[in-house]
Amino acid sequence: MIATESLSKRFPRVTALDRLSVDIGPGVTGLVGANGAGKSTLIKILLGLSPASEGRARVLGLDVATEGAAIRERVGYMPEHDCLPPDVSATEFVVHMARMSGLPPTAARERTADTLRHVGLYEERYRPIGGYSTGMKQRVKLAQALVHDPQLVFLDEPTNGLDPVGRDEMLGLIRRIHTDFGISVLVTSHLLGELERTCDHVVVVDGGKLLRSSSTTDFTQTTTTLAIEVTDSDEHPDGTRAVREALHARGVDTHAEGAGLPGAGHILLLTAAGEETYDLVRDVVADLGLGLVRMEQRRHHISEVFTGSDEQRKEAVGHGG
Ligand SMILES: Nc1ncnc2c1ncn2[C@@H]1O[C@H](COP(=O)(O)OP(=O)(O)OP(=O)(O)O)[C@@H](O)[C@H]1O
Repeated sequence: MIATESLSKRFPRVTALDRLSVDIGPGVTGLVGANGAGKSTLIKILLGLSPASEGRARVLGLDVATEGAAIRERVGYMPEHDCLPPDVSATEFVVHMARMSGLPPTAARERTADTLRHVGLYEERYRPIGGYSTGMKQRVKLAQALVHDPQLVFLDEPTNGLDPVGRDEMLGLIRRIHTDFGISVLVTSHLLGELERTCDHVVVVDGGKLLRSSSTTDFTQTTTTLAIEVTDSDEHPDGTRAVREALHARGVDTHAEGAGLPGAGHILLLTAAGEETYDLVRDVVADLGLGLVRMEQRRHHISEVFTGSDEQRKEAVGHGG
């Protein structure tokens, strides 16, 4: 769907994209990074709206440097900032956008009605946009990106300014754009957690550079943290504590955060150095005469890429590519 090769964009004072090479396939892809990471800049280059300083990019096989108009016919775009005229209704605006992308009048009206219904705007679609809530405006922006039935849409921070309920509804809509219509999606966010449920694939950028590109499952499962739960016994009424002390005696520290997990103090978390850690835990538990209820790798959340400790961050981000 999208392929960039050593793509750079330099402004006089800042390098917004720095030799970014990434391949993005069909489905729902999250483009995540802190504010200023280069997400909007990348989208504008991919739409052929802004030239790259260096490197190349193709969207749906088309060259962004020379085939921008053809790309924009096939790709929908929901910009980050408010760009809606306050005095016209959602219907008038979306019909206008449909006509601009070449649909005849009747088709434009029909597609507008269908698309506004799909994004959840009903009677209010006849009222001027100026009186809409942020959530309704985001829906109009989404509708105008979809009205010409594109193969791919770029959604720039679609959940910006929404409350948690509005955000969940928007994320549900985004998922359905792909499942109901087969349209692929590239969606940006600075909130990593919200992309976990929505995206098949996640691309992380930081300072214009690619940090990582991988499937969401790889992202959330890359971990070396083990969660362990054991039984108690007459000899060791607090089995968890006995295992913790035995592991400490052998130089293996458990993480304090285990105490806060569901299971109230019965779960030990530790960093696995490799196969030998599994063997050590099994032996320690057996030596104490306790039962091992579970020993499993703990899932990582994408948000740990940015909010975790340096160690977690290295572990979750891996080595890029
Ligand atoms: N037209 C421009 N002129 C100069 N600098 C720019 C221009 N557009 C973007 N930048 C700079 O390039 C960097 C990347 O900006 P960009 O808007 O792509 O980031 P972003 O990841 O989309 O963040 P945000 O979500 O805050 O928009 C920022 O440092 C920004 O200030």
